[in-house]
Amino acid sequence: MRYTSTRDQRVTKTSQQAIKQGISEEGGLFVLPHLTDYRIALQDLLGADYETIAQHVLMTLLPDFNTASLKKAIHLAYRQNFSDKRITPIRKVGDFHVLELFHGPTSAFKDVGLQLLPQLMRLALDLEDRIMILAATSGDTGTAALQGFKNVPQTGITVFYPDHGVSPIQEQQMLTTTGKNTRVFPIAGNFDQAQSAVKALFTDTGFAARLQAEQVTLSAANSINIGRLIPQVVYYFAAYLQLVNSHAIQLGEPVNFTVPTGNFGDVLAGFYAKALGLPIHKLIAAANANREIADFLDTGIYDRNRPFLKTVAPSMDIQISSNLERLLYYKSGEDSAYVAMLMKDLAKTGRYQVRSDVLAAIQADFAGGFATDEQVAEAIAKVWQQDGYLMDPHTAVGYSVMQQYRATGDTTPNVLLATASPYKFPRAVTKALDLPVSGDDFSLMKQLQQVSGLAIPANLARLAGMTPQPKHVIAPAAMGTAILDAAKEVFDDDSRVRSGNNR
Ligand SMILES: N[C@@H](CCOP(=O)(O)O)C(=O)O
Repeated sequence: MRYTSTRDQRVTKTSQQAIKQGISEEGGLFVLPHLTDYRIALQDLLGADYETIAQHVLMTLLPDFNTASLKKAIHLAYRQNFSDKRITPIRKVGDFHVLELFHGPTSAFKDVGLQLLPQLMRLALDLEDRIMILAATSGDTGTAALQGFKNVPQTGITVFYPDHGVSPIQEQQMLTTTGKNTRVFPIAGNFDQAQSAVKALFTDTGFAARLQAEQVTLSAANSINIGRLIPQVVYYFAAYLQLVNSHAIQLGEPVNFTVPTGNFGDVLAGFYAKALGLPIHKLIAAANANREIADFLDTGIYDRNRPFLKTVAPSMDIQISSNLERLLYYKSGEDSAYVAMLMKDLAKTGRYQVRSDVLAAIQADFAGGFATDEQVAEAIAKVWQQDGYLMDPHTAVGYSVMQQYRATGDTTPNVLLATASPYKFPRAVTKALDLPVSGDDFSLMKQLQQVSGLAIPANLARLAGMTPQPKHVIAPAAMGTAILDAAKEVFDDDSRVRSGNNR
């Protein structure tokens, strides 16, 4: 049971090697072939807590990890860093269910993966390893990655985000993260430029040699790293089991999951859950006005030759959805040569079109749609007025698309993934509720609290009094140099990193 690359089936890696390396040598993503050969027995997990469910999923998908070490890693990740003991609680809202993924230390779903990835990374590292973890972020991954990897021995973490492309709260989160091994750079560009530059550096042998001179190698904190993605598979099982345990559904009854989508990682984790036997009828991928994914799911044509739009859901302002590549691998019958050809087309022309059999196989599992900023605002206001539930703009994209999909007549029970706390985007939420929009984001947070009665998460409330580190905006072309400098600084005195105490 070995991982291979989406672009070269000759590649074989253990899951530990795949996690440590982040991305395959030739630029492909690591995938586990024959996914449907592995099954999770749901009836064995009825009444199980989150950590137990996580153990079953991780032991299945990461088989070369020692079972006791995995159990400990899961415990360290989830024992005390989430404000709800269910980690990802499910709530009934109106006639659907919301899976709340924002109870971690940075109030976004990325925490679920990024509290566990550092633990897995530590297990995968050899004593002499020094790893610089890279993250490109449109807001949420960066903060969660900084929080997860700060002061983790043998690692540094460097984050790149689009200047003026994240919410002020997200920026404040990143620029106030402490940790001797953390570095944050705004770039004069968008998320796709940051992610493309990061991916290019992974396959740049000259750059690797320069890092090697510092005895440092690279890995990734984005969902391109399979070790970030697999922890997210767990919450699909946890959600389903909560529904069964509360008698909202019968064991075996199918459900739909609607997932706000940017880099396609979160919804792909749902596909993994389905492959492992979770009764999912449809995965509904919800895009904002950057609707490449929605159009692709409709037509089989992926085309990023269109303007990049800044929306009220900035974490999903993404035109190149990296994890789609993994889906293409599975849905093409694990044809890595075919995937490599499509990715070449994408790099060269910004476009590709899949075969009709591949599109049909994708459409059997996925539906798609998109929501404009106006639809997002309407959704926030409607669900607040109707159901008393306050959604962040990304979750509201999901709600809007879920409703469009339900209008087609599918009556399968629906779970909407709530990806972030509304307090990370107080301005957009305030405007949507038609409340006065004056003052900074922290005063808007307080106003929202007074109106909604919803507690502000402690990690966000305390940001108000914190002084951010100065911003040094760099060009995307300067990212390599920034990483090299960061590696030199972070690892110049190994004792600083090795003696770090993350927990
Ligand atoms: N939406 C992300 C961007 C990257 O996605 P990831 O799941 O691959 O980390 C963000 O908010 O940073």
